[in-house]
Amino acid sequence: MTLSPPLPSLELAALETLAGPLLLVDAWRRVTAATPEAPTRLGASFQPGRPLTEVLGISEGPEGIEALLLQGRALEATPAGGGTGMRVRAVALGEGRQRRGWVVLLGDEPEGSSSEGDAAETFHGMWTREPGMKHLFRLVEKVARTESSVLVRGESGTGKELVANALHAISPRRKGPFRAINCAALPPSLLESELFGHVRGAFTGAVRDSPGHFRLADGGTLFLDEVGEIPLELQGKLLRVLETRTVIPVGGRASVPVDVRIVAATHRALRREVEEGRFRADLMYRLRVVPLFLPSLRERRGDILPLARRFLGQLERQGSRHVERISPGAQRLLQHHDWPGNVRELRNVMEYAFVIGEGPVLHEADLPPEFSESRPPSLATRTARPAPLPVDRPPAEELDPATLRAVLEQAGGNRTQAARLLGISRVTLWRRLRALGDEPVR
Ligand SMILES: Nc1ncnc2c1ncn2[C@@H]1O[C@H](COP(=O)(O)OP(=O)(O)OP(=O)(O)O)[C@@H](O)[C@H]1O
Repeated sequence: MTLSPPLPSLELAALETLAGPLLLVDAWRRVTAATPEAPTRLGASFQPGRPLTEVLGISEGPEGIEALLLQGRALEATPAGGGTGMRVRAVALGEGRQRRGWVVLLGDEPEGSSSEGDAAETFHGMWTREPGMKHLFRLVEKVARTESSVLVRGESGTGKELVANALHAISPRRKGPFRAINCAALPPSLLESELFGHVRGAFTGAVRDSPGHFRLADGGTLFLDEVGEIPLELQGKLLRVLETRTVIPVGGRASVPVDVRIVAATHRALRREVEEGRFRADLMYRLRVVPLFLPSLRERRGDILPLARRFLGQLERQGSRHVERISPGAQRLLQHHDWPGNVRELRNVMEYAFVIGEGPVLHEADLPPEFSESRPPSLATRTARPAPLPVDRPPAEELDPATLRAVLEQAGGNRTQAARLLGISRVTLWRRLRALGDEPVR
């Protein structure tokens, strides 16, 4: 390191103790000094006076250096020196004409990013680094162009509604309405009139005609969330509507034509519901022409910390606090939590920690109480522990063939990836496929 620091090296070292590795940058956006750890983090030493864009490997322009220095946005940098990716943030020294430069803080390496080297992708509000999720995005793009009914399966908070939104937003129907209805949230009688509408006087309180979601979604997309919760008696009516493309409002006689594309979602294995007599097989086939499977957050742990930082970034834009780092202890707790509420739970946890904590570091103690009850497993048990199965997931023998095939298709035929998405071993997947006759016996 051959920088000639404007600050004595003792002071730079003290700064690093307080804030982590950092760079001093002059008003011409050149790096003039660095703390002792910074060159190691950046993967190389460099001469003073190098442009910041070059040292951090960020672009010129509004999404790169201008976002970092002028808008105060945190960025993910991939340093030219070959260091691992890291989050960087800048603090200005002086304002306007008085600007003397910036202090650039080199944040933590987003965990899970360096080993796989996968670039992040944001797709209609969904962020990921995981290949399986990116493959799902490509499927969504393909399917969106068609009229096929799509059934999205995933636990609560995995992004099923975002997928439904994306399917609509990319489709030829995007200029039409998008309506969503949660079929689990309403009692059967109300659900029927919410879906198909009613005529005035159909029941007590029906003081005027109501069109219902099918008609309101005419020309667009109707998202039937938690479709597995529709009671049997209503399932027959829904099937009739899907097949005839007409609705008869409750209390009405005339059928009204509707032009709607259906996207349905469930956290249940519908095939099991069919086997147990709770769901009509004909309706299941009608709804799941294209099944899509959303993995839980614990099945894509590489996304946890980067997503946590993204949520912090969003909170910072609204709030007054700046969080530079998540402490190693808090990172461990986040990384090993089971996340039954998936991405929604992660976002809420980060909001809690952002509000409860103070200062530039997010500590273990800032996390909600349930985190202080859980202990992260030791490294030995952590590596030995299999990923837990989602709560509603059936054992491997019960996974229905269509789900297996859909997940395999989603993983682009990659069995290791498919097994990971299903939370089963590759060998179990292979055995299951062989039992179904999908796998040649070797
Ligand atoms: N990959 C992701 N990146 C960023 N945010 C996400 C991602 N997945 C989900 N979210 C966020 O998590 C929350 C829950 O998403 P969404 O409502 O789509 O989940 P869901 O599976 O439909 O949940 P539920 O079944 O409980 O209705 C939303 O705030 C959404 O923005």
